[in-house]
Amino acid sequence: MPASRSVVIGVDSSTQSAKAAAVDADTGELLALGRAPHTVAGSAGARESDPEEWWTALAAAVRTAVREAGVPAASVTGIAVAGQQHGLVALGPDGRPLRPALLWNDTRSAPQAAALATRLGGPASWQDRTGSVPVAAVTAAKWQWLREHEPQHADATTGIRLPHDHLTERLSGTAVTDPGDASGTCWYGTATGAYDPDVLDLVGLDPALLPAVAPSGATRVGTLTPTAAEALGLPRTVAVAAGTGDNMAAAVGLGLGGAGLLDHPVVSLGTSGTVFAATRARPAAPGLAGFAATDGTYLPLGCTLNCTLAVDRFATLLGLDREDAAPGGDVVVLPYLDGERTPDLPHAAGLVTGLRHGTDPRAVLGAAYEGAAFTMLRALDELLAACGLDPAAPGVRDRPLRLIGGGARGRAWTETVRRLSGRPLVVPAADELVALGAAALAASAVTGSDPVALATAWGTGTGALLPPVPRDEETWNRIAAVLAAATPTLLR
Ligand SMILES: Nc1ncnc2c1ncn2[C@@H]1O[C@H](COP(=O)(O)OP(=O)(O)O)[C@@H](O)[C@H]1O
Ligand SMILES: O=C(CO)[C@@H](O)[C@H](O)COP(=O)(O)O
Repeated sequence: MPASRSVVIGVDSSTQSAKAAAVDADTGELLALGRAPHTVAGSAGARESDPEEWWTALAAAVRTAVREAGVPAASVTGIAVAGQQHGLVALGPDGRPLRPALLWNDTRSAPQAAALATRLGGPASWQDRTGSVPVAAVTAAKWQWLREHEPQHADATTGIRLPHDHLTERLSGTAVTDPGDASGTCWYGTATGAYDPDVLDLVGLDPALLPAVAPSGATRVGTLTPTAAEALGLPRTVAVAAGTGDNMAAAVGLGLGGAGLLDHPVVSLGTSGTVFAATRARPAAPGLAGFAATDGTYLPLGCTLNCTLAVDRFATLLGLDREDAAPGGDVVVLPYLDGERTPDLPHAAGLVTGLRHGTDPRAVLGAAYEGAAFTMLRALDELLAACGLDPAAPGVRDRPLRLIGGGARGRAWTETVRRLSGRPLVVPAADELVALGAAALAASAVTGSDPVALATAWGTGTGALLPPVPRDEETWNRIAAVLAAATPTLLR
């Protein structure tokens, strides 16, 4: 190995774990991946994590990646964190979290979101200001929940961070966020590129509690603090980038945005199911999030609460392996075990219909995949329409759907998405697009080059093309009918 090799670390601190990719900054070669889990606690809509566990997992994952890459620590030049979006980290006067973080999938903040959405001129005005109408996921709703339910913590709060901001601050000592992750708060204006003073006023938030918003693009915010350098086993000279939200980083890893692949759809199958595309225009898409991307383009996104974990839960309940699925046939499953965000049904529970004595359990599992995939793909059609694209037009329908996230490794997931979308699929050969996108942000912070161009040159988003199969209209229509019938009574 050349002595001058420059290695960058991209961290994906997502809902269930931290993953750290050690990447050759020149070639994009993935040298090693470290992983360490952290826990999520809560029931009945509550979802919380201790940020200290995120930090411990991050440090363990980075140490593993560097060790397994077999490179000297001195060859590491940069690091960036991409984090699960929206979570509220409330800091006290000592700079430490006052309580566990309220996570994106904590639905207790649904009433606060609904109340916020009626203020400041209503949903259309929110969309115009922030890109999104408040739902339980957004940070503003979580802050309102804290103010109402734990005023002692809200009153004692001296700083508010998103998960990736918190970790970036622990690495560099700098309180900073980026436009992409900030756009998930609902107190950041995606059109103005600044915090919205009217929203901050509405939620009683002093802007001094918030981190500075770094400019779009890969920004170097500093170098590792002595404490962070020791925890990670890296030199203090390592550049720390501003980082971003996990979905924005995945877009970078796929080479979306800027000059590359605009309006190309992505489906991510992880703890959350997300659908998104990098777009040049700022689309108005009711029911979807109008996020900013890392580079000045936009990242409209639909997010479901029930994806891989919900389907895996059905497999466990049925005593099956996750790959033992058969087409659902007459069985329809709406797998809304955690409530649902898209559509906005935070109090929903799971629903199974069409059972007979002779129903094959594998069909019930297959129907769970179908229900989860339908929910995402319907959001994708809405998203494309909001971008002025007809989802069924040949030029749009033929654009390959990029399938990423842990579920993309599973055949049952791949085949279900293929059958219900009728689209060609690209499943990138690389597994960890979020960590790889973060690595591109880290490399850019070191060299000043454009991260999307860098990831494109690295080829991290490339993979085999699976040709389309005819769309399964019958299953699609059956699920749509059950969802429409159940929504007014069973799911609200
Ligand atoms: N081979 C596989 N086939 C299908 N699903 C898988 C496979 N490997 C992992 N998964 C699913 O992927 C999920 C993790 O995906 P990931 O994108 O890493 O999630 P997150 O980033 O939200 O933590 C797990 O919950 C698991 O259900
Ligand atoms: O809330 C959203 C997007 O708006 C989620 O996508 C979170 O960002 C969590 O991501 P994963 O842990 O599923 O990767």
